[in-house]
Amino acid sequence: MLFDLKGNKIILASKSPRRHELLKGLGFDFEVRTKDVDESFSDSLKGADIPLYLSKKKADAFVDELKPNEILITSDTVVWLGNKVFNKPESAEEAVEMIATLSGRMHEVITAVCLTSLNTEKDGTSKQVVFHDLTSVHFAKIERADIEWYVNKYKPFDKAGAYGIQEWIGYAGIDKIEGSFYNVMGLPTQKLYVELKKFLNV
Ligand SMILES: Cc1cn([C@H]2C[C@H](O)[C@@H](COP(=O)(O)OP(=O)(O)OP(=O)(O)O)O2)c(=O)[nH]c1=O
Repeated sequence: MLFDLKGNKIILASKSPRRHELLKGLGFDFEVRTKDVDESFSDSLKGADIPLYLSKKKADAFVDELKPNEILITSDTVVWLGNKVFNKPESAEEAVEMIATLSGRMHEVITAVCLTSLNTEKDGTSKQVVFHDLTSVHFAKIERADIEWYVNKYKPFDKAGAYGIQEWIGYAGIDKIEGSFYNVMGLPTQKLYVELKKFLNV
């Protein structure tokens, strides 16, 4: 049963249509806020520390406009393989190369979520929780012609690792996953449900 938000309002600060869809799927009403946030990070960050850092950085960009009783959700997804992060590709060539590298291998998809609200008792401070979820994704060997066809048709330039598990490549090229499917798409919905409940103390 969907729990009561106790008069709080959820603000999803995300431009990602997948995140909008996933939070809708979880059953909550929410408002979307967007702005461009610099997504750069230090080379010294590895694995989960990257999306954890970036989800907080995204929260920092919105916290000044947050009102009491609003819960801000920000999130970041990275693809992690062999001690290397795969960001969004900048060209079709880069997208093809990324998928070719993922082909026939297992990689990890890590999504971090940051929940922020204003602390009503202590002025000027905010309450914040960050958590992450990790899914192992096993790609089958995918033929180059198939990769090129996918990139050309789906233009996955807005997706970490140059692919969408929810698109053709996920249907045809993913052998198995360990962990949450929705986490790969952009939000660890089950963990988010539990963390939101804890955050609101309900
Ligand atoms: C791996 C993978 C990623 N993605 C998407 C989820 C994210 O939208 C995107 C990773 O980029 P992010 O920087 O996490 O998010 P974003 O820039 O799209 O949105 P925001 O405004 O919240 O910062 O890749 C899929 O849709 N399917 C997948 O299988």
